[in-house]
Amino acid sequence: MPEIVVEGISKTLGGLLTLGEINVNAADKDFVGILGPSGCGKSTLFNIISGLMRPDQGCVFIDGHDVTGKTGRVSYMRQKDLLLPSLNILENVSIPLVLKGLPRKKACDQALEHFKQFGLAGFEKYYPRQLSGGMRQRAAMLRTYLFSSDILLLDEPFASLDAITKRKMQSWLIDVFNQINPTVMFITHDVDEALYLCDRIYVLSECPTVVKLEIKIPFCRPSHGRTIVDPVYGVIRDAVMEALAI
Ligand SMILES: Nc1ncnc2c1ncn2[C@@H]1O[C@H](COP(=O)(O)OP(=O)(O)OP(=O)(O)O)[C@@H](O)[C@H]1O
Repeated sequence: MPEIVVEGISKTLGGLLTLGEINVNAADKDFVGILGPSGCGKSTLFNIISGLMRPDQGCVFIDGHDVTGKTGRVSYMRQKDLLLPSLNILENVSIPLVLKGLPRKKACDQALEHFKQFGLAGFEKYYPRQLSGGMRQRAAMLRTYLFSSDILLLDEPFASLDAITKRKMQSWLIDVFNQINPTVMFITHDVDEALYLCDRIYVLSECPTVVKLEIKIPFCRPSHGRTIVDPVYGVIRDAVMEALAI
């Protein structure tokens, strides 16, 4: 059974049927991309999977347990990094561990163990405003990882970055995730980003939203060999673009 199963989810928001009937899943250590037009309900879907919002119909199962409307099982990184400006980076990323009940010193010590892996070594005492966009995203990613390390929902984590930083971050993400092996669901508007990072992609329709296309990416991670000159890449890219009606 897949680790995350989203079964028959529907949701009406502001009187509009936003999510029609959504069925998606992710296997253990899967990296699943979610693409869809703006406003189709991608963030709403993540709010439901994370338990922050209840669906009108349908269920969310994780490891076979019904977790519909229950928070705490998965980590969720929203579009903005949401780092607290008055705390330094070490204090910021330690927050999930403090919330889990660890004494502050122990939480910081535990968080520190991951600073090198997340490219933050030496920046422990910096405040968010003193970091580049890429570093802030890495800090936000580490904080997400420390909340729950095995299932991560990432909502457009690189959307605000310039093209060069974004490419570096994608490459970094592949390297780190090949070490920590989480199950990931990843929202993006960037077709090439999805093809570069993901094992499988769902393309969602306009509202009322359903899954329009599910496509398996036939390249193995690490995917440094996936290039736009690969003919298979081109075929898949065209299919995704067509489903998005771009
Ligand atoms: N709490 C709410 N009450 C009413 N309408 C809402 C609420 N939250 C979201 N919406 C609406 O529901 C729709 C889906 O929003 P959502 O943010 O999930 O879409 P999205 O696909 O993530 O969009 P984007 O790609 O632009 O980030 C939008 O039309 C939005 O305005």
